[in-house]
Amino acid sequence: MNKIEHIGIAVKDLEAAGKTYETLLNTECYKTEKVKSEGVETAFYQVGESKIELLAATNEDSPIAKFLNKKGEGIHHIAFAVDDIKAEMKRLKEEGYQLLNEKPKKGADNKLVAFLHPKSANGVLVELCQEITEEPERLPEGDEVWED
Ligand SMILES: CC[C@H](C(=O)O)C(=O)SCCNC(=O)CCNC(=O)[C@H](O)C(C)(C)COP(=O)(O)OP(=O)(O)OC[C@H]1O[C@@H](n2cnc3c(N)ncnc32)[C@H](O)[C@@H]1OP(=O)(O)O
Ligand SMILES: [Co+2]
Repeated sequence: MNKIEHIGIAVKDLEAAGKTYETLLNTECYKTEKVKSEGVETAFYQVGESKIELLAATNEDSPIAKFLNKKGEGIHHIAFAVDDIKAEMKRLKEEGYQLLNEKPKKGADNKLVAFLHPKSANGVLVELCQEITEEPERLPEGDEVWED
């Protein structure tokens, strides 16, 4: 794990929360992005080597919608930057951590991502992120999986 890549915060209203965080962090949102497969719209704020990722639900089936209904707004997950997400997934699976997806999937902000169940990390939803560096002919969208 190289660094905390981002902290994900579940919010009801992305625009309103965006104003709160732009003032709080004294920095502008550098990217908003919808991730259809997750039913989320995200807004990113650079804070030193890490980021804040605000997440609003775009449909009722979204994990964010379920989280908001159950727990309200707040910290949703911690994402760690890794060099080789497949190797990390294999290592963690062998160590007994519960992976929520068998293979990496396309996330926001040009990343391949995977998630660990909160039960595997003392109640914290953990996301692994690997920067997508080369542009293959076609990036898998949504639930499609990433094949080397
Ligand atoms: C990928 C785009 C973007 C990016 O950075 O690139 C994102 O980060 S998208 C983020 C949204 N997507 C996800 O969160 C995908 C992974 N999440 C899931 O698969 C589910 O949300 C899951 C499995 C964590 C929970 O879903 P479930 O249907 O099981 O919901 P429950 O409410 O029944 O939860 C079961 C159990 O887990 C606790 N829980 C749920 N969410 C969280 C959380 N974010 N942090 C900590 N704990 C969480 C919940 O309270 C239940 O615990 P219990 O003790 O049984 O009450
Ligand atoms: Co995230």
